[in-house]
Amino acid sequence: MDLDEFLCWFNSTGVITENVNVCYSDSCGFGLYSRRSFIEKNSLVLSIPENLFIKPSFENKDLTGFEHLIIYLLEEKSNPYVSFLRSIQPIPQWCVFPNDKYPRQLSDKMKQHLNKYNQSRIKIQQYNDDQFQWAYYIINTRCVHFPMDISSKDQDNNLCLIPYLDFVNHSIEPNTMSNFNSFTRSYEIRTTKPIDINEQITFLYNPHSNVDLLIEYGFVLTSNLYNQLNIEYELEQILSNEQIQKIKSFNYWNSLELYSGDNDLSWTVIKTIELTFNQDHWSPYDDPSIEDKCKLKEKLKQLLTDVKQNIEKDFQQWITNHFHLEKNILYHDFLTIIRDTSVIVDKSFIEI
Ligand SMILES: C[S@@+](CC[C@H](N)C(=O)[O-])C[C@H]1O[C@@H](n2cnc3c(N)ncnc32)[C@H](O)[C@@H]1O
Repeated sequence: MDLDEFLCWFNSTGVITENVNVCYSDSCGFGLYSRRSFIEKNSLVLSIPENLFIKPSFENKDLTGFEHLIIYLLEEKSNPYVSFLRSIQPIPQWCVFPNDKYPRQLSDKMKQHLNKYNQSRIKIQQYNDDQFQWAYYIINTRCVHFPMDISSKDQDNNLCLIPYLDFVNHSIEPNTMSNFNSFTRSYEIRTTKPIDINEQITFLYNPHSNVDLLIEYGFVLTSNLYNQLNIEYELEQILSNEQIQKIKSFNYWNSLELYSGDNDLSWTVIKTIELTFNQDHWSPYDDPSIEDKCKLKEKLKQLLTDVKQNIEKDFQQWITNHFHLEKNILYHDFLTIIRDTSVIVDKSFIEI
């Protein structure tokens, strides 16, 4: 089924789509674009009623909602939306080239992502690899968070597919927001700024970094304020196992990232580095002493040098025929974070 047939069916459902057009671009695939000469801020652009949502059935207690949706997509033969989705190729390119020598900043997260993928694959074996992969990524790239009427709070159980709403592309400077309206029982898109004719309608999927966007959706943004640089590996090199356990016991280990922009260093990073030289008087909550701040500054500078060297090495080793643009953007992202953090480190602990 092609786009026109899908739109013909969708328009027959009674949903008002007169504010928008579906158009295709090479950079983003399909997307929604304004059809009105001017749409004011706070206007309702689109409203999709709950009866059109595709929700997990939860028939099989061993499967998550996400996995129920995989099976639904592969079994459903008559739904026009599913027929249209069959024409979409949702698989992020990196899955097609698993042997590329990805830098650690990517490969660690790719492994986590693939672990989750494989957990579902093991549970759903009645389809071939291509079928499963297609359905998995249709859901991964198009589902919407939606609280289901069940006790589980797990994200994978609280989601659904919403036809047509899933044409909206991601932006970190979006012009709309989407929400479920519990009075009208529909998912609504409302403008957060005025929109001109032919302007693309976008919303923020989540505050994803470029690494996450590449892994989950297969694209990166040229500028992304949500970028992060994980420094777990470099910290592992300067901490003993015992110290790592200590940091983990305070739940600090999972938030060891640097960010770009004029942010302060995160407390978890400061405290983790402090532990490398201050084992006797270290406490998770107290400010380091003046003397320790001095050491901290030196340690941070050394850490940044190590992180930079590792990034440079990893990116040199990433010989790829397929991701030149992504490689350049990600490399630039990481160097920007290191440079911004260096400025912060220089400015920090100014009283020293
Ligand atoms: C929910 S769908 C949006 C509709 C989709 N573009 C389509 O062709 O049907 C999400 C997918 O759109 C693409 N996408 C979304 N935002 C994008 C962006 N800002 N730049 C490039 N691709 C984007 C990615 O392929 C992503 O996996």
